[in-house]
Amino acid sequence: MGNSVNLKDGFIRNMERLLGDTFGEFLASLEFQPLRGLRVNTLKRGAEAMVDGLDFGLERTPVVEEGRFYRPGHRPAKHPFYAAGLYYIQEPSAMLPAAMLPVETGDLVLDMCAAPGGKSTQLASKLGGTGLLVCNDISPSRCKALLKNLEAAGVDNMLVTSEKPEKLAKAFGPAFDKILVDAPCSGEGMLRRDPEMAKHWKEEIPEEYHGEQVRILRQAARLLKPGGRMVYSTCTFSTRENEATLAAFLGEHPEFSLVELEKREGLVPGVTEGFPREFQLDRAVRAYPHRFRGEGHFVALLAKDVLEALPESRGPLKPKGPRRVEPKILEAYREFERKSLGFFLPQDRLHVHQEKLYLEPGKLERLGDLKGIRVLRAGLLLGDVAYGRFEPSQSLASHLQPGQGKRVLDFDRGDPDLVRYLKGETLSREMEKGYVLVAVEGYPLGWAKSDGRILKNKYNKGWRWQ
Ligand SMILES: C[S@@+](CC[C@H](N)C(=O)[O-])C[C@H]1O[C@@H](n2cnc3c(N)ncnc32)[C@H](O)[C@@H]1O
Repeated sequence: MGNSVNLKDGFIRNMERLLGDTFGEFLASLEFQPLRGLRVNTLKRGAEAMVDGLDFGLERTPVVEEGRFYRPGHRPAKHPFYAAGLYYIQEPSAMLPAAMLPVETGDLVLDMCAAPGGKSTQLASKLGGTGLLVCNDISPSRCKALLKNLEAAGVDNMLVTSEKPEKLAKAFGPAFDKILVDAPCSGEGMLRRDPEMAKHWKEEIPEEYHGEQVRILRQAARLLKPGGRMVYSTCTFSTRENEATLAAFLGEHPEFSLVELEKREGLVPGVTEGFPREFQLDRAVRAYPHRFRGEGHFVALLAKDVLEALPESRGPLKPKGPRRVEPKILEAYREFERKSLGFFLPQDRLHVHQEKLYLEPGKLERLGDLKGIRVLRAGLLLGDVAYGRFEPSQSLASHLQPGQGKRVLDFDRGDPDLVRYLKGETLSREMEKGYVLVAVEGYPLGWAKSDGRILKNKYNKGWRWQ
């Protein structure tokens, strides 16, 4: 189906220079519909089989194991499995950066420009509940969507911040094993998804982003451990925002070098012409819509030498002792655990902040002092604890695996009452009094509160279906 995009002359000239003989194929590819994708959330036990059973015309994506194409005409965001966090909707080339960062179990990982969280949720899947994932974005408003997506995916080992990279570097020092810098960019790779973009394209925009990208990378370099790995990615084609940004960074940081990325499934090497050969920019990959089955991305993997000058000192890390939770609050929470959950959380990781009870993520102490950092979430929000009562949170429900709730109202995907629940309506059911976990085919969605006959809807107001 046609998808006409009116391109500006400057953009056409740049792309002709970049693509040479294949420019015609690139132009022709813009006439096709954008490719649609979703990524299975492997944090949810058994999600892959559930998702593969859906009738969205699913097909595996190249490079990323848990990625799937879905056919046009389907609306995966309107399926209850999406509400249960079984998958995230993500265009296939956007799955490349996190897939190419070699995250290992137990790593401390920073996603520097994280909102709205597509790549953060993918990194969380790779960590599988181990280590610590710090998700940062400079924009507090975009962080709302980031937090929602992390919560819906059931992530617990996270710290969500909204800070300038300089501040993170000053506070944390070289603490991270892996960093993703999915930089702000001119977004030329999103032309098919957002043809309006073509209208707003301007020659000078890549130059503005270039400066910001180099500034972000400089701070990311200070945050990476010697021997660590960092991905730099954009969703744009401009060499100014990709290879030139890396060249400027590498010129200032001899302790960094590019790691070869496999040119699979139509990915092509980064551009070397016009840049110093020793930077080996062809080790990076470019995804073009006429070569790779996705929209457009650039990805480079950087390694930081082990033998670099001593990192700047920020004093010894002080181990934090367990923080005491008031006995009344702890008792209210333990009572809830006994009645509604099938497990108990360790007391030394529970803490209260502003009348909310949290499960603190492991390894948080490795970051040192969070004073002065704008923290939006540290760990898993378990619930509200005002007036000595405990009221479970949406994020706790989303974090639970099938079988972890004690009092469960489990719907089949086609049950009309399931849609009523997701719309926030009250349901009639004779059930034991107290909190009930509402689920779809075993996968938790949210809470309801039973008075014996009526279930008051506790599904997050901001997540309800219209
Ligand atoms: C390409 S988007 C990130 C998309 C995200 N990684 C994902 O996969 O959903 C770039 C993000 O960078 C953020 N940003 C811009 N300048 C920044 C800076 N100096 N430090 C941190 N984040 C920044 C923007 O608010 C924006 O959300």
